[in-house]
Amino acid sequence: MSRAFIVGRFQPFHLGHLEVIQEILKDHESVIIGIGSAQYSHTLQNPFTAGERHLMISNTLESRKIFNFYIIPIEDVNSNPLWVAHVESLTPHFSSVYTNNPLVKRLFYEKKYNVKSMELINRVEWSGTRIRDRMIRGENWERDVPETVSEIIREIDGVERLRALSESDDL
Ligand SMILES: Nc1ncnc2c1ncn2[C@@H]1O[C@H](COP(=O)(O)OP(=O)(O)OP(=O)(O)O)[C@@H](O)[C@H]1O
Ligand SMILES: NC(=O)c1ccc[n+]([C@@H]2O[C@H](COP(=O)(O)O)[C@@H](O)[C@H]2O)c1
Repeated sequence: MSRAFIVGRFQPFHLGHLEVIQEILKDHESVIIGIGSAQYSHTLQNPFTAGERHLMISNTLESRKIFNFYIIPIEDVNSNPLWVAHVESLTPHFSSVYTNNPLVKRLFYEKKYNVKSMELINRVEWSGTRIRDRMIRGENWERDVPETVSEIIREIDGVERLRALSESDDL
């Protein structure tokens, strides 16, 4: 048993992310969840702040009685070869990396990490891009995120934020 690392933007944290984390915890004693692009918020691709995403993940996992996780916000850096060292400087030690992102895979592979891909689950529905689109169009998005996440999005008026952003010319 060991510690695993998963990174994503989690804009928002959805049921696919939750399933993947539950799967990872079958093989590892704990999981480090990196909130990528932590400095971004209030854009169409990254509407939620790192703090809001942190709350979505921690409330959801705790509501499912999962406590063996660490959440670390990770800002982007302007040099890809330096990014893995940047991640390492912020996180506890880990041995396996779970990602489907080709750049993330390559950067960790070159640093000799054990890199694993995740099977995409119900991807037609469980995709951040599609969920954000459905929010903007006024379609049903709540069924694709945990209840704890829809509560937070309602509390922060997240759908209204996205719609307002989608009306701006300069994003
Ligand atoms: N439905 C899913 N099943 C399994 N893994 C998923 C699923 N959705 C996302 N992932 C994986 O979780 C990690 C973090 O994903 P990310 O935060 O980019 O979510 P996303 O749904 O792909 O969002 P976006 O559409 O905004 O890029 C990535 O490696 C991604 O491939
Ligand atoms: N140079 C960098 O800062 C760098 C390199 C690779 C990945 N990342 C980040 O890792 C995250 C990967 O998450 P996704 O799989 O959700 O795209 C993103 O936030 C991305 O910006 C950053």
